Amino acid sequence: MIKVAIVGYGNIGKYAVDALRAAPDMELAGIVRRPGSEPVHGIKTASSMEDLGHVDAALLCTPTRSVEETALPLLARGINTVDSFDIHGDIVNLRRSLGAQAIKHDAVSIISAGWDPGTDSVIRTLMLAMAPKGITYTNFGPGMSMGHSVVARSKEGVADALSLTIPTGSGVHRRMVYVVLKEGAKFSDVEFAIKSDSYFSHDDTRVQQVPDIDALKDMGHGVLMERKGVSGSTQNQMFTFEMRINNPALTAQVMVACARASMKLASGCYTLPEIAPMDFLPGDREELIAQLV
Ligand SMILES: NC(=O)C1=CN([C@@H]2O[C@H](COP(=O)(O)OP(=O)(O)OC[C@H]3O[C@@H](n4cnc5c(N)ncnc54)[C@H](OP(=O)(O)O)[C@@H]3O)[C@@H](O)[C@H]2O)C=CC1
Ligand SMILES: N[C@@H](CCCC(=O)C(=O)O)C(=O)O
Repeated sequence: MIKVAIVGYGNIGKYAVDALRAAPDMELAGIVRRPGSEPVHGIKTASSMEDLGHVDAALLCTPTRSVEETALPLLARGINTVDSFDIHGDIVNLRRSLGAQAIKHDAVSIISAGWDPGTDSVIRTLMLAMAPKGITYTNFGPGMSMGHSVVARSKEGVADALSLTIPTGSGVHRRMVYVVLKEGAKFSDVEFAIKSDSYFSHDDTRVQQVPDIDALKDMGHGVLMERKGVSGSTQNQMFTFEMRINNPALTAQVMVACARASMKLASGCYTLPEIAPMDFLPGDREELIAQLV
């Protein structure tokens, strides 16, 4: 059994417990939470990984902006890490940093392991191989972006926040951000802080003050990916991939599959399109080939 720890018990962390319990080849070693957090009922909870005993792999279910600082010390202890880092423009730098650390300590790091980046990245890669010339559009939503909601919640004066992604066509999105303010906070300051953050500054972002987030919250999301391109010299090849999903449940499931893959890879840091898809699955390789190929 692969011993897996969860770091961070937020939305993704909670669904990771469920996905790990359903995995036939994995055991939940425990949960690492920030000091002062409540223990999770029925699960070993610690404020440091050292207190969980032997751990093969850790799922970093923490905010994207804390992934690097969380992963580096774990890799230094030879623990494989899996994260769902979603700042697309910074993935190459993160891969370099965690890759060097992983190789130094004979460990494996799988980064950006969610659905986007993550499984969508694999589909974009395949679509490109199938039609090397052309354009792929990735249209998200409508749905709740966990990454954007985390960033909105991190702003001073915000008690709670929800960021919805609204597709407006051809891979362009509007961000509808609903915020509950802390007492004394000024809406215009919060609005400015959100709109000027790099998660939001490139999109049409509208911030709205509301009394309660729970009344609006639906963690459903989805994607429609379309490519129209050229195979060889043949035009008009059209591919579509669509899914409607529960965002944290899918993200956690992909991270669990990556923890499994991490046990089969040579030391280093990988993004999803660099990994053979069968490494994500439990079971005998030849049986999988007979069933799936
Ligand atoms: N690639 C992809 O497809 C996807 C990626 N994501 C990424 O997953 C990340 C986590 O999302 P989600 O689970 O909704 O986030 P949450 O805020 O619900 O959970 C994050 C948890 O991390 C811990 N934590 C550690 N440091 C901090 C900190 N400075 N501030 C707040 N929490 C902290 C907390 O757990 P505790 O209290 O136990 O310490 C917290 O509950 C997002 O930042 C997003 O970028 C999400 C969906 C899809
Ligand atoms: N990284 C996203 C998942 C992909 C959808 C997305 O990027 C968005 O809604 O902006 C998230 O954090 O929920």
